[in-house]
Amino acid sequence: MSVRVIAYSTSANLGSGFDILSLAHTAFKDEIIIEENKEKNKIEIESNDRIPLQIEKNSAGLAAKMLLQDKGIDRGIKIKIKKGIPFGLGLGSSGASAAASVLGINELFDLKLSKNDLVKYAMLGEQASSGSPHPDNVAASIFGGIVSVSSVSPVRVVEIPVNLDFNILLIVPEGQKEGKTKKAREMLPNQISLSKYVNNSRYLSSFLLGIIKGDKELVRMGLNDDIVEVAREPLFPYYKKIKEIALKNDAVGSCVSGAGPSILILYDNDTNLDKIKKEAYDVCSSYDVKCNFIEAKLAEGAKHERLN
Ligand SMILES: Nc1ncnc2c1ncn2[C@@H]1O[C@H](COP(=O)(O)OP(=O)(O)O)[C@@H](O)[C@H]1O
Ligand SMILES: N[C@@H](CCOP(=O)(O)O)C(=O)O
Repeated sequence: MSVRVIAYSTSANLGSGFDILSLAHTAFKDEIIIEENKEKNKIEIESNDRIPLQIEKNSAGLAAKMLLQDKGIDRGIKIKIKKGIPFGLGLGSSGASAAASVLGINELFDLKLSKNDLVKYAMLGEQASSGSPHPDNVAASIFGGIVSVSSVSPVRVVEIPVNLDFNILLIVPEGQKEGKTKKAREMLPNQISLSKYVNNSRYLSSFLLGIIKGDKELVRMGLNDDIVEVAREPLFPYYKKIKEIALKNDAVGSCVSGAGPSILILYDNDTNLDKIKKEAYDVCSSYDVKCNFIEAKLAEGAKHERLN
């Protein structure tokens, strides 16, 4: 018996929604097959890519281990990971694998877990890749669309109703860095001023209200962030210039995708997309960075099928 799961790439944070907001997009996807293993208590991992295959260092493996242990399941499994989401680029690659892993186990052993339960275990898998069990990427991979993680204890993910038409452009630099998100999280300040907190809270509420009310101006303003993106700027020195180019060419808005280095641009029929691509390519080149452009749409949540 085995189960195949497809889980999409994600862009987390969405401006000032650090560890809270995330959206799933059709840019890339991971495919994971979970099959029962004859050997009890054994988790085996196979992959087509150069990700760690040790359980504790693989987001899918660690999430699986935590779920099986918690449910008292001693049956062995094999996790076959066909990576489609390039990792270390701010596209939720580790999160998608963790999400697909727990969904596959849920279906294989008929555990009847809720989507919030799946997020609870998948986020534990993120400890393997970033050192922190952040819930945002896995929440969007599991639920799809745009999500807000309103609570982690217990886990409560809210799907945000989207009443604004937009498409997605991802500017993805070449050159993956091992443990990128872990390093990016270590760059964050331990304390912030009250004024910075208030400003970022204004951005977060503007983004949510803009998406729900279909107000482009609110979304554009809501995709700002004066704390996390600023602290991490050395990881993506080209970002500010590219954001200016996007807004100058009537993009809906732009922000860093997750912990970067990819950049997310939301655009619509008013946007001069070709001009953004050309000028952004030149900016990346001026920083000796080769950038690729991926056009995508909002994606659905992870989907499974029983194979036999
Ligand atoms: N199943 C997995 N898929 C992708 N990366 C993984 C996985 N398991 C562990 N990793 C490790 O996690 C890191 C990538 O995760 P991260 O730094 O969060 O970047 P992103 O999630 O943006 O791809 C890499 O060092 C990679 O080796
Ligand atoms: N909230 C996290 C999101 C990391 O996203 P990734 O796609 O870069 O792994 C963070 O900003 O640390």
